[in-house]
Amino acid sequence: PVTNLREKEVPTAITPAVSKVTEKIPTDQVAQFAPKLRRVAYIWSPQLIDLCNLLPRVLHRASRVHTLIESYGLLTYGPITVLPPIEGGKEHLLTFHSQEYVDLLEFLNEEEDSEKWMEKKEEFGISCDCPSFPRIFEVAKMIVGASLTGVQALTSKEYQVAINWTGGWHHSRRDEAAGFCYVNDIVISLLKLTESFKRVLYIDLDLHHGDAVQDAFAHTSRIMTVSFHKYSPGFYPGTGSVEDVGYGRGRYHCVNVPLEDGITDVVFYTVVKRVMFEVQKAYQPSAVVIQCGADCLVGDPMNSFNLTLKGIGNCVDFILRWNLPTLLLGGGGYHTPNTARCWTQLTAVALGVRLKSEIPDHQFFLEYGPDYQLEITPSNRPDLNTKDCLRTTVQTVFRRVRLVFQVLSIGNWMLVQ
Ligand SMILES: O=C(/C=C/c1ccccc1NC(=O)c1ccccc1Oc1ccccc1)NO
Ligand SMILES: [Zn+2]
Repeated sequence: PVTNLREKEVPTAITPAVSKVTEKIPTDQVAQFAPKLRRVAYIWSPQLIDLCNLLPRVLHRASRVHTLIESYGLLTYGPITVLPPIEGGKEHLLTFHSQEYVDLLEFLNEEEDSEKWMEKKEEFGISCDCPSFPRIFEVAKMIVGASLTGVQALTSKEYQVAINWTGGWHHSRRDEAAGFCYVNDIVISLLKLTESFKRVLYIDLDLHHGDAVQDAFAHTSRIMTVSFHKYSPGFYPGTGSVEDVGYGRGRYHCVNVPLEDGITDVVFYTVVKRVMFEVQKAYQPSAVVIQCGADCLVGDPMNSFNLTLKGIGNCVDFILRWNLPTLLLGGGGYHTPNTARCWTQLTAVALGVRLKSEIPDHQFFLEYGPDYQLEITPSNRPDLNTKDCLRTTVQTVFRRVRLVFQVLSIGNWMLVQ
């Protein structure tokens, strides 16, 4: 039994009300009442956690995230299945990354020095932002293997949601590490998904623009990328203006929603819901990938957005209610306890259950002080997003997204002719 649910809040997916209803009406009608029970695949193994704990910019974050999720009893709750990651190999990395870059990561794994590779490191982005570290290549393969295991879970049709909180590295380029991202598990997963799904939608909720994922698919309409992020002079990576719409066949299949500091749960959710409603109507995706970077939360050292678990949770819940095969990935998140809180909450959202506020006792309990609560409180910093600015941005996005619908319908029309 899930030990840490609020007593009265039985999981919404199987509330007693539904069981009462089924007693009274003939079985063939029950389907319309029973809310869709979502089967969720949670990708995990001890090795995955041990390796991802080594990532220099998020040291030991992987174990905090997993242990908190486990402490709430979510991994023994009905419709979730824990799947160990397949062994990622060079061939998986090479579906996106260059041979030379992959060879460099393999060389760096053993941390031997050699003149040849030393000056190349800089050229491939292995520098202060993305320092080299022991077992870097094993970590890269494992992260990609985990995200691909999530993809496999969805294409098997046995699961509606797949979760890999060690993935979501959206800045990594074909032949360059960037913004703490060493391999782009997202691009590799999206490529795999397009083998089974006609139109795949990528949504990036991280504080930073999902630049490398957008650029990888800027020329195709097979994948539509939508990114909500802070966009202001000098803020990394500096791309993602609303004018950034993609090229050629991919034109209008890149959507960027630039935002300012201080955005709150209600404003963020309103913008995401309205934009994603239009995108879903126009593009009609058959599968979705969501990067859930937690550096958009209040309390993150980035100190930019003013979001709590409620804001990002409502956004993910809105998209999951489309009942499309959906892959949830991690990403940024430099306040480790808050990142663990966030992805625990999102795991519960995927399962349709509510969690009690008290952090359960567990190995890292003391790191959740001084309140030891699941929820985080917003700050009273000003929201620099003015109503006019947001309205203009959203209207501009609407106009472009509706063009996607026209492209799609012309495409269908030509198919019919
Ligand atoms: O989160 C990201 C990228 C972050 C980033 C990219 C390029 C340069 C700096 C970046 N991050 C930071 O400055 C940053 C800001 C707040 C807290 C930790 C941050 O990183 C770290 C993390 C650990 C150690 C040093 C720096 N993308 O989603
Ligand atoms: Zn980020």
